Amino acid sequence: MTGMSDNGEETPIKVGVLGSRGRMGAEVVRAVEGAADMTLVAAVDSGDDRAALTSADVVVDFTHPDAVMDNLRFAVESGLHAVVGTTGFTEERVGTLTGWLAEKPELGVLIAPNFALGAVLALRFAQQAARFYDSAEVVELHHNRKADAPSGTAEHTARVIARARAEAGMEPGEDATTSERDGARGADVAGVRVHSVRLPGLVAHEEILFGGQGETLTIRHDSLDRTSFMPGVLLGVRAVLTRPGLTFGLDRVLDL
Ligand SMILES: NC(=O)c1ccc[n+]([C@@H]2O[C@H](COP(=O)([O-])OP(=O)(O)OC[C@H]3O[C@@H](n4cnc5c(N)ncnc54)[C@H](O)[C@@H]3O)[C@@H](O)[C@H]2O)c1
Ligand SMILES: O=C(O)C1=N[C@H](C(=O)O)CCC1
Repeated sequence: MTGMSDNGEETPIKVGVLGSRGRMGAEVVRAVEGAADMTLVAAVDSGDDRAALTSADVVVDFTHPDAVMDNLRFAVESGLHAVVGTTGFTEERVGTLTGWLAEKPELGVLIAPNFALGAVLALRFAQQAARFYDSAEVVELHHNRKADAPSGTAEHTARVIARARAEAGMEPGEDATTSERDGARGADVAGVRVHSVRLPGLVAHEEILFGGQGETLTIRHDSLDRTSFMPGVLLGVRAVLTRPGLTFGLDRVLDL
């Protein structure tokens, strides 16, 4: 863990990266190597030995929804803090992780569906807007190599909107559609329709659309480059050291 060395200098945070040869993992490796207060101690991808990570203070996971829980169990059992960008976190998974962390109360895990500042702000603005509009829908647009749909960000956004509406005593918005082709109205996430677009050329984009009497409001965020996620990831690495337990969402770290 970061602290003072014998000569009074700050020691860097030792970081290990899981998924290091992937699109995000490779970017995280570059970002950690460029951070003055961090040192990269391990870069691990499929088929590599995870034991290399045990010298780290913090592991960063950008792998696959099918791999992340096993990686997290390894991190917790090894006494490593974790910052997780991988998607696929159901309530059940969060419950399982919370159980593991109860055995290691000194450890921190930060899971963030989206590490881009603008995406976190868009989520907060959507949360604020939700109770003022009858209806809301989410459109997420991503590169065509993405494994999951809808995106973790869109799923989280829909749930946050649904919760804000429920707290305001509102029902899910209605429409008159009674006949539709399968999928034409998107996925129903907690009563909010979520639509997924996959195209080469895209990175990560989200539109949150609200409709009310005689008006609409559109909140849009665009990640044009994966470097957009890096300030949030580095912030998460620093923050997780002093945040024991599970933190869900970068908004908690930014104290929005
Ligand atoms: N939270 C965010 O801000 C954010 C941003 C971008 C992507 N993501 C998410 O991050 C994840 C990865 O995205 P990507 O575009 O980098 O995918 P990718 O396919 O380019 O990279 C994933 C890498 O993980 C490796 N991997 C798979 N299983 C592994 C295991 N068990 N151990 C070690 N490495 C393993 C793969 O070999 C691959 O190199 C996805 O879930 C994606 O949705 C989140
Ligand atoms: O490129 C991806 O894959 C992304 N995944 C996250 C999600 O599913 O929300 C964040 C944005 C990029």
